Amino acid sequence: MRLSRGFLPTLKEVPAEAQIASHRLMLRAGLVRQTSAGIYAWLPVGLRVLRNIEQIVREEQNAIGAQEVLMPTVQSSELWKRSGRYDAYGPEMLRIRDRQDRELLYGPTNEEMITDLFGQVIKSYRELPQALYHVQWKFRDELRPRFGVMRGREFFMKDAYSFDASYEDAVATYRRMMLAYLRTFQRLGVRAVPMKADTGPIGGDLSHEFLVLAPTGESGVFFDAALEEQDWLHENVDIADHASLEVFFNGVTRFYAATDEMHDETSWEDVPADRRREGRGIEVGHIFYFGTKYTESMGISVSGPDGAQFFPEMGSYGIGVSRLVGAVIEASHDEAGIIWPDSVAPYRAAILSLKPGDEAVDALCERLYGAAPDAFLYDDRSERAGVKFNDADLMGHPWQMIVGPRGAKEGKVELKRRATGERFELTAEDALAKVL
Ligand SMILES: Nc1ncnc2c1ncn2[C@@H]1O[C@H](COS(=O)(=O)NC(=O)[C@@H](N)CS)[C@@H](O)[C@H]1O
Repeated sequence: MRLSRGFLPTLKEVPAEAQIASHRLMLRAGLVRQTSAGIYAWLPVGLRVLRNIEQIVREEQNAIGAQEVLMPTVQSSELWKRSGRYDAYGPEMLRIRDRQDRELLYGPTNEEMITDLFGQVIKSYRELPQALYHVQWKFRDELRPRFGVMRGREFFMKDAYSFDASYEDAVATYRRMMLAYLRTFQRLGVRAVPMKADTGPIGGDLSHEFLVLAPTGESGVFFDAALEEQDWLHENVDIADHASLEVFFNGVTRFYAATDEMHDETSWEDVPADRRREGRGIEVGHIFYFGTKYTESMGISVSGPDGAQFFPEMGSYGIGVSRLVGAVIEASHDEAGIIWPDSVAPYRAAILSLKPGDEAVDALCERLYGAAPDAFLYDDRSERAGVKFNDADLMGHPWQMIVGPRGAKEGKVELKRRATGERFELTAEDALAKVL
């Protein structure tokens, strides 16, 4: 994108209510704009990051055999009355009346809807297991939305739902999802620590949440440093084999990790002192096993091998896709601005022309930009160099390709790595080879 024509309103100052780094930086870097309390418009550059995160989440769900669907945001209250959650869910539920005065709602989650859809399609244990997910906007009428997109009222979530023939199969699915989550967050360039969690309104008795370590996290966390050092992408697990999944799961859960609600001092004593980590975390994912809570309450059964009906065992698995945009920034920024991990960055590089109008500079910039226009943010504005450097550091592209009059005469580009500040003097070809 050419910055001179971009819809990219960077800001010098931000409103007072933006206290934490990610909220301030998302506004200053022109990624989002608030349209009402807890509800945001995603501007072009912010939307590119949201889509990059969504795609990595999607790939890791597909890799474990989950099938993507897309359920609507507006739901009938009838489904929630069948499960008994319509009243139990409380004031967070946005309730709507249509022109026929029918009771609808803007979905905060989709257990009821997916279970109803499953029941319409699957009739026999032979068709199990099923794992279905979608990435869809949710609404929860938070009393105090804050921290920007981190705790919004309308937010983007990947929510997956699984249906198994037995408890053992459901536990294997749960463990498969845990591996998919650990791989997802590692690919996003953040360290997310899995912790035993409380189950809350979703229900069930087996639950873990995944917390990205950041000083502004809402949860206090206590964990064994060993959990930060694993390479989940190269963890050798046969996801079709229950025994292999059990070894993986025990390999994760043998390390102590708990949020402050679940923290247990005596177990904490067992962690070697030099491996004890305390801090704050941002919950970016939460997985639940809750058995037949919804299949039973909604009367959704399938026929078993003996012909008798039984209620499938379920779990649900959420990732906060829009929250992750903020969480990644919280985990990866400095005083100059955002430092995007390569995997989620909106662009590979910013091309900074230090002298628009200079023939050699323009020619070299157009050559770089022309090589991969969708990969670059080309700062072709007639602004001073200092403004361009500051804006590039603020926006956090992994690379800056700096083109000045002297270098351009020799066909040279100065390359700067945002995360380390490392600089390289290269030809256009070598710079492109390094960046793309
Ligand atoms: N108000 C919110 N704003 C942004 N993200 C949120 C908000 N509430 C929850 N999330 C994200 O959504 C994830 C899943 O939400 S949840 O309530 O824990 N789980 C569910 O809703 C289950 N139905 C998962 S399928 C959370 O881990 C969090 O990352």
